[in-house]
Amino acid sequence: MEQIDVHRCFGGQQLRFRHPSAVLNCDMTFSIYLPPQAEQGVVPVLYWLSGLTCTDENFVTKAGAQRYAAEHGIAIVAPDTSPRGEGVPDDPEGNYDFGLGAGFYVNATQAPWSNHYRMYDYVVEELPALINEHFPVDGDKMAISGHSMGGHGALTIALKNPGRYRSVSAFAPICSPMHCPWGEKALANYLGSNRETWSDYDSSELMRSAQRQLPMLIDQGDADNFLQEQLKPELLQQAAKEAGYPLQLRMQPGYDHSYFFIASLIGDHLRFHAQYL
Ligand SMILES: N[C@@H](CCC(=O)N[C@@H](CSC=O)C(=O)NCC(=O)O)C(=O)O
Repeated sequence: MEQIDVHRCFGGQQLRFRHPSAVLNCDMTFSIYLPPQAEQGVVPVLYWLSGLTCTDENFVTKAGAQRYAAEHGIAIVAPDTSPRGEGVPDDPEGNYDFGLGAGFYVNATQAPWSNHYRMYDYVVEELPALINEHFPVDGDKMAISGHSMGGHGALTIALKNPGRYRSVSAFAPICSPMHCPWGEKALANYLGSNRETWSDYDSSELMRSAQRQLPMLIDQGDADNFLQEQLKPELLQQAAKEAGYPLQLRMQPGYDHSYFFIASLIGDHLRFHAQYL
């Protein structure tokens, strides 16, 4: 593992690393914020999953989360959003909603994607093992959050691994990828045309069969251009109602899909997770 960047930030450190990933079959970068408390001992850790077109750096440079992470003594790990590098296939037409920057946090089963696109295993297994080995974090105190495609990733990963995370939150998540154009394109390519296999990565479907419940907070702007066609929080809300799942979904007036929205409310999300970590 190679350190490629470091900055002092709110008394802690904002760091960036490159490492070989056996799961993704390529080199990957990730960012980690260590709060000042990490100099005295281990701290809890929040995993942040970003959306379409992002690398690990969008959240680090735009969300302003470090101030709150330092306040609550929480480390934040931000992975990239897809495998990268020569030999990693991309959308044949170069569209932003599939391929590079659009791994959708699934394990692809279809050629040519399955050689590299295994972001689910990377985020759930390989990256936490690396983080727990090399940084002063408590691997038993983990939470997960994300935005848009990353919100979908955070919700599905938490719902599939409820014992692993103490809490989950999301900003403007894709709530049912089986029922929106971004998700249908990604799942059909990564998983194949059998829609039954897609439900394993659909938070609205997973919620209906959840055996354990986690604290879950979602913020959604009502001026978000993607709200009706791609995000569909009403589908998750309906599933939560049917399953009796304690979902806290807040519609935020006037907010769009951007990192200005995330920066405005990230303090609330860090405070939410700190209660359970
Ligand atoms: N470029 C696209 C829109 C892409 C976009 O909005 N990406 C979002 C995530 S969308 C869902 O996963 C994002 O986080 N962008 C990075 C940023 O720094 O804002 C278009 O033209 O519509």
